[in-house]
Amino acid sequence: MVVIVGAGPAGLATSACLNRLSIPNIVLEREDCYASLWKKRSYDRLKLHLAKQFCHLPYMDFPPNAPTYVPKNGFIDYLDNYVSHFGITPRYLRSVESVIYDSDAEKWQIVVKNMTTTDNVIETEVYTSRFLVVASGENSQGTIPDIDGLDSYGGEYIHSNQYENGRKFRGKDVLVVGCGNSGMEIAYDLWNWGANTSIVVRNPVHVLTKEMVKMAMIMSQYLPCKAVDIITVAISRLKYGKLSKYGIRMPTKGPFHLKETTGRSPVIDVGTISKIKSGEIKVLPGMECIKDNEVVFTNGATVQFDAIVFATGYKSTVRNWLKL
Ligand SMILES: NC(=O)C1=CN([C@@H]2O[C@H](COP(=O)(O)OP(=O)(O)OC[C@H]3O[C@@H](n4cnc5c(N)ncnc54)[C@H](OP(=O)(O)O)[C@@H]3O)[C@@H](O)[C@H]2O)C=CC1
Ligand SMILES: O=C(O)C(=O)Cc1c[nH]c2ccccc12
Repeated sequence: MVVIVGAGPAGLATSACLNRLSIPNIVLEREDCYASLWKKRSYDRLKLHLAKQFCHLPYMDFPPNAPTYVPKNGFIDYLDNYVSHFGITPRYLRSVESVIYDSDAEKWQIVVKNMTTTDNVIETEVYTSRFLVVASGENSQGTIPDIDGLDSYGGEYIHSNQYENGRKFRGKDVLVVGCGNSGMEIAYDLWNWGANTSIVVRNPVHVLTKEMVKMAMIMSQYLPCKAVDIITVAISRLKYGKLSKYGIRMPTKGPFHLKETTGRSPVIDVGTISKIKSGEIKVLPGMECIKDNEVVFTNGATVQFDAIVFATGYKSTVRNWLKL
């Protein structure tokens, strides 16, 4: 028996591979559906940033008529087909509370809160298995930084995983905090919906296009990472020029080296950079604190915002329950 924690793409892929080999497995999922980040906590305009040939799960390609960069709903449809084709049956509303390894029995002991019960009685289940697969992801829980004054901020603030689109922000002054892929795309979306948009960029970041990444991934099959980085950075520089004059500094290490060593992805520009260059989206440095509804930045500027979107990333929850 294999217990897989998490029914995101990685957990589903693991279950599919085991099912093909007739190896019994149980997928435990905290939410009431698989791929919950995709289904419930991602913005409307989300598309895969990598070309479809780099994103399919084992043993099933995307359909030939799927676009190169599959949109969110196309990806969810693909997962729906995947789950039914491989007969994957996750157990939903199962929150893994603790996992210990019983070295005498040579088995994992998995304590789970079963939240499917309707009469408000939460049941505890214990699973034992020889093998455990942690597939609960890096993006399990959205994080909002502890900013002085945020408690008393009178505007609305959300994490990026609650952002769907900018409809209700039209005409509002909105600050996006964080310039990863979520923040950069949400800033662009807000601008498209007519919000007066600013974005906090506090550290250096690489900006590439999806075509540059596709080319780099093909080059990686033939060239070392260092060479791919030099070429990719040169092409990015040719396209975008010196972005530091707009408040976006470039890291000293290359984008694929950073991906490999830190897991951080470069930002894939979906149109945000041209809006930053034209001044339609404003770049601000780190936040110092919030005072009387105004955000104070590290350069001393104070600006009032109607709403703040914290695109400040996620943390894995595995250390809360996996007791090694
Ligand atoms: N289409 C796609 O394929 C997409 C993929 N993704 C991926 O999903 C994952 C999660 O992405 P995302 O949600 O963007 O999270 P990330 O962790 O990638 O980015 C978080 C950003 O927030 C910044 N940040 C954190 N705390 C603060 C703070 N206190 N003040 C200012 N800035 C702060 C970080 O900058 P700093 O370096 O300063 O800490 C970083 O730029 C990534 O792997 C991303 O690439 C996301 C969106 C779309
Ligand atoms: O999921 C992400 O982090 C992406 O934005 C896509 C991505 C995955 N691996 C990469 C390597 C280089 C550039 C983008 C990505």
